[in-house]
Amino acid sequence: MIPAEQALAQVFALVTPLATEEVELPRLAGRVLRAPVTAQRDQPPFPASAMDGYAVSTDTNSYRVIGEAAAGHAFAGRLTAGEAVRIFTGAPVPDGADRVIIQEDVTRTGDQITLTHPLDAALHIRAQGSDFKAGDQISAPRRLRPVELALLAAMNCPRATVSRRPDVAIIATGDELVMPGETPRPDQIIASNAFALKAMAEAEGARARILPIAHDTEASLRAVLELAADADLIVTIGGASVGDHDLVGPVVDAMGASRAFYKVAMRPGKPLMAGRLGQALLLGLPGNPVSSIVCGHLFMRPALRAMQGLGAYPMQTATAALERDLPANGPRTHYMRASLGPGGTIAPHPNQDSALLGVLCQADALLIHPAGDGARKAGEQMRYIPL
Ligand SMILES: Nc1nc2c(c(=O)[nH]1)N[C@H]1C(S)=C(S)[C@@H](COP(=O)(O)OP(=O)(O)OC[C@H]3O[C@@H](n4cnc5c(N)ncnc54)[C@H](O)[C@@H]3O)O[C@H]1N2
Ligand code: MOO
Repeated sequence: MIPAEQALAQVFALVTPLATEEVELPRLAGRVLRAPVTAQRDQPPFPASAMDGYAVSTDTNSYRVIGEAAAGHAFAGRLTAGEAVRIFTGAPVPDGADRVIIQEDVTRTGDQITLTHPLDAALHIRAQGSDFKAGDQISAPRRLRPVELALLAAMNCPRATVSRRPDVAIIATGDELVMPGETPRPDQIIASNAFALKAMAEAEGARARILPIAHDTEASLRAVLELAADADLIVTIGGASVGDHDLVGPVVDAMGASRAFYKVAMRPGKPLMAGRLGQALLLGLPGNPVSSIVCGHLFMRPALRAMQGLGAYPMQTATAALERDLPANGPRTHYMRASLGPGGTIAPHPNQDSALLGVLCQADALLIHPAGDGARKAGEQMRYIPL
């Protein structure tokens, strides 16, 4: 058994960032930017009015209105003292104007306006380039959130260089499994883990497919693994332990896999294995539902991020105060299904059986109890991974 941190470092060592591609703006959501993007213009490209009102040149009490400036329709002339231009939010502030008076602060009669309130401290003018200037950059790498798409658009950048999306092939193994909607025999269960892992991979920006369930024969497993030959990441589920029907290790070995490790000092997830199979990274996850999903969080998600060029980082942790005492831990780091409470507390669920999807469903955190750590008292700060 190797420590979980070492296992993750070995997974990262197996990852090479994927190639990049140019993608059009409407399809960039969630993609990982790999090359900086440079603004093509200032924003705003001119001093812009922040309010509806009147642009004026000097501070006096009344002005003559000589024209109008609306968004998309600049006023062509220049203001002199005692003149005002009717202006609307987003319009270019005319030359010669140095403030905008909001319309609520004046009365208008014909082409005359008169101040009815003291002038605001604010000038209500957005300086040219106050959001960004031509040449400013969006740095890479970074995940493109909705707001970055708006920024790219505002910078007049209609496409960007992003990582290719990782192709993930997910293989459930075991004669006991049937797909949801099928009719199981009394000694069978429904394959569930692959659906969580597919959703997790997709949330990390991957394209994921669930392959046919591999039966507990070497031939069946090999045939399904061959269907995954073009994937960037192959995730197998189950068949990882030491039982007579746990075939993943022997079959991938026979197919020429280079296995980096097998067995990690973590709970759940001890029988995790990782290596390379052909061009793909291979993650062999344990079959217990909670074990496979926890391994998905701890290993698959960081590996997918690293593949997309985001660097080699474990999942982020936070700290919270234990709600009740925790007994000493054994030799494996325990990732405990836990619930966060109001006021920054955390409570591990009383039943940590790695078969219980229902418990994981109730949890919003994995409380990390390090390998060999002693008993902890209520109130002590512990690290956790938010789910
Ligand atoms: N003698 C030992 N037995 C076991 C050990 C050990 O060290 N010595 N380790 C245990 C641990 S820890 C785990 S975790 C499990 C993992 O074993 P496998 O990866 O071989 O998983 P399976 O035996 O195939 O399945 C375990 C469990 O999960 C169910 N399963 C499998 N795949 C799915 C799926 N896609 N969807 C839903 N449920 C699934 C399967 O039916 C079993 O109930 O081994 C322990 N044993
Ligand atoms: O370590 Mo296994 O993954 O608990 O059930």
